[in-house]
Formats: sequence, C-alpha cells, structure tokens
Amino acid sequence: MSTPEIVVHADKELLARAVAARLVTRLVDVQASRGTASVVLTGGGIGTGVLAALAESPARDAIDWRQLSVWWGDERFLPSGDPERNETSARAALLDHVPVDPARVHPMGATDGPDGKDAEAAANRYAEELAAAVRTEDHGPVPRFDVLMLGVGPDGHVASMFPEHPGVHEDQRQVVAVHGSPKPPPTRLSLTFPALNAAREVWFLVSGEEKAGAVRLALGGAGPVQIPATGVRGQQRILWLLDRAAAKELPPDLTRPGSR
Ligand SMILES: O=C(O)[C@H](O)[C@@H](O)[C@H](O)[C@H](O)COP(=O)(O)O
Repeated sequence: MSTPEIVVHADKELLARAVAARLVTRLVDVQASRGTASVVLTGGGIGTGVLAALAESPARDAIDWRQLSVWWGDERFLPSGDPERNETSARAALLDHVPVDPARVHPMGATDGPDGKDAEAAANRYAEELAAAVRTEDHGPVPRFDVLMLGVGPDGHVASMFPEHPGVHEDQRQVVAVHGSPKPPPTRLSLTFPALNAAREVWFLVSGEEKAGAVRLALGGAGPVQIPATGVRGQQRILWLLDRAAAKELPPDLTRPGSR
C-alpha cells in the first residue's frame, strides 16, 4: 500500500498552478507509454481552480486531449447545465476550451437525463458506463484511473462520501446515490471506495484553514467512517497537495522542507 506523500504550496493560487503542471506531466507520461490516459475530476473550489489553471497554461497543448478519458468522482444530482453541477464547472473551466473527444467525456447523470429524478438508476447507469470502459489489464469492475483528484471537505469528506453516511460502508457497488448530503444539494451521485480505490494515483487537493483539522486527522490515522478521505488509497501513489493554510496543523516533520 502506498504511503501518503505531502507537498505544501504557499497559497491557493500556487497550489492550483502547481497541480495543473503536475497533471500535464503525468498525463503526457501516461500517454507516451500507453497511448491513452484517464482522469477523474472533482467538484469544489480547488478542483475547479486546477482546471482553470490548466486551461490557462501554455503547456496544456502537450496533452493529447483526444486520447484522454474524463470521469467524475461525484456529481450533484441536478438538471444538466445547472451552475451547481460539477460537470458544468469543469466544462466552463477547461473542457470547453480543449479538443477533448466528447465520446471519452463521461459526466454523471442529471435529473433531466434518461433516468429522470431516479438517482439510484442514474448511479447504476454510471456503473455500467464504467464497466463498459474496462480493459483486460484493469482487472476489475472499473477502469484503473491514472489520476483521481479529490477535494476534501472540512469534515473530511471526499467525492460524496460523507462521515457516517451509508455510502462509506458500501463495498459492493461502484457508484451510489447519496440522499440527505450535509453539503448541498442533498441528492448526489458518487463513486464508492471500491471504485475510488481502483485509481493508480490519488491526489487530494486541499486549500484553506478550515480544512486544516481534517488534514491533520486524515494523516494522523483516523478511520474512513469518520474521515472518509482515509478510505481512498491509490494503487501506486497517494499525494496530499496542500496550501500552507490547510497544512497548518500538521507536524512540521511531516511536510517537505523544500516545499514550504
Ligand atoms: O460536490 C462537491 O463539492 C465535491 O465533489 C466535494 O467533494 C468537494 O470536492 C469538497 O467538498 C471540497 O470542496 P472545496 O474545494 O470547495 O472545499
């Protein structure tokens, strides 16, 4: 199992730019060795900030956008195009500005989609879409995502896996509907731990002082029911990419001196 690596950047803007640069390098490397790459996007402020920074970076053209599969870790179950949807933010920040192949972009369901307001059916549909993308070498019910980005809430949630919610106990299904989410809107779709743990690399993106307690608990050995971020461990690498405010409560010897 991978040991978490921690990198701290001065502030939120630098964090977003540095993660965007890291993403370019990682996706270019994967495409050079395997031809295609896959990424799982996250909603939230810093997740969207990274996409905007990537859109602005001249190095973005190094990525073969047509050979990139795009998935989401979770979605707010709302009509398509709703400004609160993670998909809407990702398209506005990045996907509308780069030549992605629409067939490789896999948004989660919306309430005006084929399943209407049936969130369970939409979750099952996404699980089927994931299953259809699996290649022999993935050895599992979902693809081995090359990079899974996850924002972290002040309560330690990731995707829409909230502390003490039924989703954190799910060990069979890959995608679930979430009802009564503590973060609005109340109905969401989310990958579960089994699906999130198929990723080769997991990158937690965290900025802001209000997250410092969750970061300390996550890196201090809390369990996944209380701090869901700890339930996700990359197959090859776990990176905690923080700004200084989010790293505030970490013991100094945990963070790389050069990165602070
Ligand atoms: O629907 C959402 O908002 C996300 O999927 C959620 O998991 C988010 O990533 C975290 O809550 C962190 O969000 P911030 O970066 O905005 O704090």
